[in-house]
This record gives sequence, C-alpha cells and structure tokens, in this order.
Amino acid sequence: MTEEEVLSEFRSCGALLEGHFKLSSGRHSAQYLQCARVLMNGERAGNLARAIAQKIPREIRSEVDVVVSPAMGGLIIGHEMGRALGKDAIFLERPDGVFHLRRGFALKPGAKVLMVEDVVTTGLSSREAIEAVAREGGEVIAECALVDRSAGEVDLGVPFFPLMALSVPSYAEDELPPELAAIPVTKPGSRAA
Ligand SMILES: O=P(O)(O)OC[C@H]1O[C@H](OP(=O)(O)OP(=O)(O)O)[C@H](O)[C@@H]1O
Ligand SMILES: O=C(O)c1cc(=O)[nH]c(=O)[nH]1
Ligand SMILES: [Mg+2]
Repeated sequence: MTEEEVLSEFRSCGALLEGHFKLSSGRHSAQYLQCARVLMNGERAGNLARAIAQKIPREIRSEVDVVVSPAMGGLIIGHEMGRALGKDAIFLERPDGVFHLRRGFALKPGAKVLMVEDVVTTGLSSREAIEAVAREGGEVIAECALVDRSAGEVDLGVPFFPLMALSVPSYAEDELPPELAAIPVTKPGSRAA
C-alpha cells in the first residue's frame, strides 16, 4: 500500500479531523488522525495490518514471539497484527496512569515483543509502553504503527516501521498560533489530563 492509498483510506472514512486538538503529549494541533474510524471496519483493519507487516523486515518479523499494544488506540491494530503474524496479541493499560499488563496477560521471560501503535507523535507513549514491557520481563525488538506524525523524526530506541509518515504540526500550549487559540479545544484520546 502506498502512503497516498493509506491517506485516502483515512479521508474516505472521515478520519482526518480539522479543529483544535489537545494531543496525548499535551501538545496542540489543528489536525487529528482518528484511527478508530479507519479501524472500525474489520476487513480494512486487517488489510492495514497486513500492509504494516510487509514493512517489517523478514528477519525481525520471524523473531517476534508476541505482539503488545498500548490501549486504547493500539488495541485493534495490535489484534489485527497478531492475526497477520500468527501470534498472540496482548495489551497494556494505564488505569492508574502507568502502563502494565492486566487481565491475566503475562510475558514469558525474555519474550521478543513487537510493539504496535496506532499513531506516534512525540513517541512519549511508545517509550512508556516499551519500558512497561521491560518491567514485565519482555524485550521490544521493534515497533510499528499506522501513522508516524513526526515524519521520521521520532527516536523510539528500537527500529520503527510506520505504514505512513506525515509531518503534522503541533504546538506547545504557550506557543499556540492565534487562529488555533481561537477554536475551542477537544481532547480525543484517553490519557488522563
Ligand atoms: O507519540 P505520543 O505523543 O505519545 O502520541 C501518540 C499516542 O497518543 C494516542 O494515545 P492517547 O494517549 O491519546 O490515548 P488512547 O490510545 O487511549 O486514545 C495514540 O494512540 C498514541 O498512543
Ligand atoms: O498525538 C496524539 O495524541 C494523536 C494524534 C493523532 O493524530 N491521532 C491520535 O489518535 N493521537
Ligand atoms: Mg494511544
């Protein structure tokens, strides 16, 4: 799948939002990629996961023991990636603010993990999830995502394979352009404010 084809999937299901958004990192943006809308169709979610899998070099893919994704955004694409690779897919949650495994999920000591995200902006959530996997006894060998909003700038400390890399501007709270500051802000994600 080309990046233009992926973008047109987002456009066709109303997943490219315009407005004023507070992102997970606390930064603000006039654009938001609502991946849940793209992933609400199972066939499309499966196709996207298989396209991401194709981006991961075979030697890394063959090492993966288990897929781990950070809830909420990573859940559906992580599950589909597990199906694409023929591996189990489990997820991290942060009801108390820190990612950990719940629901009886556990990693075998030294398990090689593919981390799967929906969107990476600053990489903060990914780094927190990678640290959580280490605390749980596993090792993240690579990460993949539907979208890299940093256009390749982000450093996760592991090889990173996004399906689409875009440069989408975001701003610190005290550096908002006046036209953005004039629009009421919404916070679509679930990280506690
Ligand atoms: O690279 P970052 O700057 O960390 O931003 C990307 C993260 O933000 C979103 O999650 P969010 O925390 O909004 O919660 P959600 O997944 O529960 O929607 C998205 O799903 C990524 O996890
Ligand atoms: O950085 C984020 O929180 C973020 C940006 C985006 O475009 N989409 C999303 O789900 N999260
Ligand atoms: Mg998330």
